[in-house]
Amino acid sequence: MNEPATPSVRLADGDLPAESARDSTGDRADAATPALEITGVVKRFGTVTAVNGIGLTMRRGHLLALLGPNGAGKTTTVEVCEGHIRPDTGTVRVLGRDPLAERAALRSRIGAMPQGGGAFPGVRAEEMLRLVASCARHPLDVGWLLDTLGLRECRRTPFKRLSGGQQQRLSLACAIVGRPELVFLDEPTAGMDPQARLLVWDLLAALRADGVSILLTTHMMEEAETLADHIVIVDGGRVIADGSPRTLTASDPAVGHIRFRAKAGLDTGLLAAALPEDYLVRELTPGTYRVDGHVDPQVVSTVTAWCAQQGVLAEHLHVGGRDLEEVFLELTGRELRS
Ligand SMILES: Nc1ncnc2c1ncn2[C@@H]1O[C@H](COP(=O)(O)OP(=O)(O)OP(=O)(O)O)[C@@H](O)[C@H]1O
Repeated sequence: MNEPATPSVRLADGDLPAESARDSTGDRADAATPALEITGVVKRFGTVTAVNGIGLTMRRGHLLALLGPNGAGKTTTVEVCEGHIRPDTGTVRVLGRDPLAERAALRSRIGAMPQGGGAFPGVRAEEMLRLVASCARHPLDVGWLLDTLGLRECRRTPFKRLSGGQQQRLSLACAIVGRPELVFLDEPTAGMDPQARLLVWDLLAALRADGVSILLTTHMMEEAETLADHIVIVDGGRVIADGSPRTLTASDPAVGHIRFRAKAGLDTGLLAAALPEDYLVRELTPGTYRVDGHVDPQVVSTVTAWCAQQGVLAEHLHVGGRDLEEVFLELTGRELRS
């Protein structure tokens, strides 16, 4: 189903979250306390070890993207942080507090958007958002949120009749309406069309700019690369990489690449022969070519000159190092996970 056209996001003055840096006692939150600190967390379900010693620290005001293949333990980790699941071992501190023992103190300070959303099927969109807003001391303006997330036209629609993307946006609205300091978003843009996804990206960037800490899980590498200050990749319940997008994708020049478009079916063997040894030339999809190896001006010139000899123009030529998707596949392998 097509998503409705959505307005661009701008946090109006005073809409967000001068209150967000206050804890439930009215004190200013200690900015030096990490938003999230977990150490050695293990969680088993029967014979399945979903989380196997995960540790990570998330700074205040950062957006941390938790990545990993299906079944890697992301949702379990998020649910442990939200205080929904008691870990078998390990410590968890959310805004400096224990999410299980101090759940009440944290309730007004965190927001959560569970995977796949969730609501009473018959509740109308606006009704649900107003209900959640009524639990907050200083909620955001509900009308503003409905407009910002493109939900005004469907505000009277029962939850079960909303499209998947509308349900996701409503869940996001519910997660942030209470002006939380820290938000957990489990695959917030899964199933959204490109317009809705961009709108949510804008909103997340605006929240982050306002100092809200955000932990999101995603399978979209572009989403993580675009939004995150900090990326943690997990697999088999363990952290296998941790760093900024820049450090994770940093590579030495020997593993650079050139990508370009030209007519389909060029003889990649001939291009490889025109280059020094150790260059890999592939046609990734018809008309999209990639040369892997050390990239310098001479190699770029050889590639474009070779294309010219074939009577074709190398279009959309891109020179780069590894992107996050390549790093992810290198670390987690290419086999399908169950
Ligand atoms: N309540 C549960 N009972 C039994 N096994 C569970 C339970 N919750 C999670 N698991 C198992 O724990 C493992 C990790 O699941 P989890 O949902 O945390 O992974 P994920 O990284 O979020 O996966 P996806 O990307 O597919 O959402 C999986 O093998 C899953 O089947």
